[in-house]
Amino acid sequence: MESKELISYKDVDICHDDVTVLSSVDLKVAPGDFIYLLGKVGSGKSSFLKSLYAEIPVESGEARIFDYDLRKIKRTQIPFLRRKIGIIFQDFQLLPDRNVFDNLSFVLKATGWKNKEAIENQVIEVLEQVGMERKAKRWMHQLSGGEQQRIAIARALLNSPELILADEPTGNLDSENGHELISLLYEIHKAGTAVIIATHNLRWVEEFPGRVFHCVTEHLKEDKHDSDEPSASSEIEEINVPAEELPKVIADLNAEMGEDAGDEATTETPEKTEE
Ligand SMILES: Nc1ncnc2c1ncn2[C@@H]1O[C@H](COP(=O)(O)OP(=O)(O)OP(=O)(O)O)[C@@H](O)[C@H]1O
Repeated sequence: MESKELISYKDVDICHDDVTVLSSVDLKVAPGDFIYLLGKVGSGKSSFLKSLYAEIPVESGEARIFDYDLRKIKRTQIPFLRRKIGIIFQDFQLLPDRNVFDNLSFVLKATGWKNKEAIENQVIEVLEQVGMERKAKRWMHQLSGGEQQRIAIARALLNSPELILADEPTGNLDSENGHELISLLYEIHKAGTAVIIATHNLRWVEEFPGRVFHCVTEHLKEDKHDSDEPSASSEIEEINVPAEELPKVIADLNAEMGEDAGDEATTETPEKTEE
């Protein structure tokens, strides 16, 4: 790829058969980016992620990921593309008839690893990365939801991907485990791997800041707020005021803003002018 971007989409339509889910998608993702992909149920988050790993064909615009042109990619190239991407699903998708170690070694063997010692070392390394090295012999049903999701992250890390796609990864977790999971993904991003998280909410964006995209009305729009600042939309998502209390809340907010403005003003307010 000529540019430094991992992903470059220009004017891409994402469709299921004849139905357009997202239109005119423009986006560039750089190495190590940390991205939230927000949107309501059915707004196209999963479809966008699927287009990235060639589960959904791209038939318009320009769509590149790594060295691949998604409009021209051949079926035989798709497994090689997917090896460069770690994918994490909401429902973990671990194999229940194998223990943790075998779940991971199975993936390595399926992606061309042959040396037994190298496989063992790689499995241990990714388990250490997610703090699960002591659970290698456990079966899936002996792990909590949070632990299973950590194994799913370990699995995503096996082939040292440059990009991790996490589709609603906290959907089956309680708040504490969800927080730990986002924290882990944030650490992975800080170590240089780009991470895209599709989710319904922005609960973690203040603590783990990143670029924010919204899937709305068939478009993917970036929130242009400084990623280090909490965005207006994050505040909106967290405010949950019953309709009947809205007038009072708005009046209180106006009063607060009036006070702030008064603090900063010099001669604007009547009181100050009178002084
Ligand atoms: N295989 C498919 N064939 C046809 N339409 C599909 C298919 N998969 C999804 N869709 C439709 O595409 C639209 C976007 O779905 P998508 O799963 O991408 O949304 P989402 O934002 O990920 O939703 P959720 O938050 O529920 O996962 C929906 O209207 C959905 O019904």
